[in-house]
Amino acid sequence: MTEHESGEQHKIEDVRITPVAFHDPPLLNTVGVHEPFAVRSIIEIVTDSGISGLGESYGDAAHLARLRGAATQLTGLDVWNTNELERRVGRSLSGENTTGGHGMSGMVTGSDTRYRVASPFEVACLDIQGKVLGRPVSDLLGGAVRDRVDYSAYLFYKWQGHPGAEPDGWGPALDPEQLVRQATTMIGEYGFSAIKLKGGVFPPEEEIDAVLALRQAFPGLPLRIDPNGAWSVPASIEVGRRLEGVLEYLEDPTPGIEGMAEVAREVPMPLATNMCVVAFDHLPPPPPPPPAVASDAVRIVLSDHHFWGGLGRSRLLAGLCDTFGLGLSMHSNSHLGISLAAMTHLAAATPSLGYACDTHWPWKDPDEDVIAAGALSFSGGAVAVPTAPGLGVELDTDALARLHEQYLGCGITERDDTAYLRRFQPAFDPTPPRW
Ligand SMILES: O=C([O-])C(=O)C[C@H](O)[C@@H](O)C(=O)[O-]
Ligand SMILES: [Mg+2]
Repeated sequence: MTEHESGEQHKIEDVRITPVAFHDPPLLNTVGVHEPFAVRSIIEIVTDSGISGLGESYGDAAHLARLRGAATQLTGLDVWNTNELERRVGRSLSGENTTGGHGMSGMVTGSDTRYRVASPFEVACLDIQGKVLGRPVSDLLGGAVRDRVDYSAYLFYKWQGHPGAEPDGWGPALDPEQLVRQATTMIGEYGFSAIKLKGGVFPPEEEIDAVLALRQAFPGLPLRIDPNGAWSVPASIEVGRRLEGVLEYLEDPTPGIEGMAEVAREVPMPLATNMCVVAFDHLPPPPPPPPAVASDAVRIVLSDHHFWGGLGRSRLLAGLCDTFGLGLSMHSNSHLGISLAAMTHLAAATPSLGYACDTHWPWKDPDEDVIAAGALSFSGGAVAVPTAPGLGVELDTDALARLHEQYLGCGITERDDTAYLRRFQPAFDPTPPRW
């Protein structure tokens, strides 16, 4: 029993959007290096019945402006009406420039702006629905089919610290030996049982050596490498052949569905993507655009509720992938605890999820978050699915205020890994394919 009457509406009375910044190590990728702070937005929806729900999204200025514009349209909306939510968000965007602001520093193109903007509001509405019913969000998504969600050890090449600052606790990772050390530390602490290496940083030959070193150090753990489209088709084919029997999947070796399809025909392992299939119209067979399914370009889609339109639409994606025989994994960016809770509920309630999910969680300072400590923790590389009503996490308003102050002071309003790297390597050119 809940204290709420059945049939009662819960209308949105207030929407608060707070940009926050948290420390991020100098993680290298093919477009540059992470800046000293990652920016996110924290969304709180409060209903006329006094219930609040949480969402988390990108913190880039263009996205923040769209979130704020959409928020003005949501007053009075019943939190159960997420179809109307999407419609109002779409209306708030009409005629607007919709490029940029997706928090991926130039790495994802073509995701649907409306769904990216609607996503954190939908998550907050689901959080409220769960609180009203006294049920966890995973129940609203059809029920948890697992009580723990596996995440992968997400390894990055990295500098020992940000230039001019003290080395961070992780140390440098610029060669296979140092990467194995990073993996040992991360797996020792979190217990992960799958490994992903962010590649596209050094020539493929060196990254193959790193993957082989990881295979030797962790013989039983599934491995992946993701150069974010940094390799040409021939370079991708060469890597795929060299890593036969070593990778569980090869993620975005080369840009575009057509290039991926060419690679897929020549390499033994399945290809996965969070770059060339990032919107619903990238899935179906009829052209245009180039058909992901018909061309067999990818066999695994990394879903991400932040850009696929929330938890409901991510479940729709899971159903479509199942229908088309595509595997399903999960993508992440630098994120805080609200996102981890939403990812965990979604993963728990997605029967066809076949892989350990990505998470940037270990790279975050454990003392920096906007949720009250203790709701989420890793053991054996997995997060137990919260069973409290809603997302199962509470906002720590002092922590929110601290991270907001940090946002105001840090000077970063757009993620720009390329500009940051160019401060130290002025000739750096991320244009793909780099190899
Ligand atoms: O799988 C991916 O493509 C990512 O995780 C994208 C991220 O932006 C990652 O490259 C990063 O954080 O540098
Ligand atoms: Mg990826």
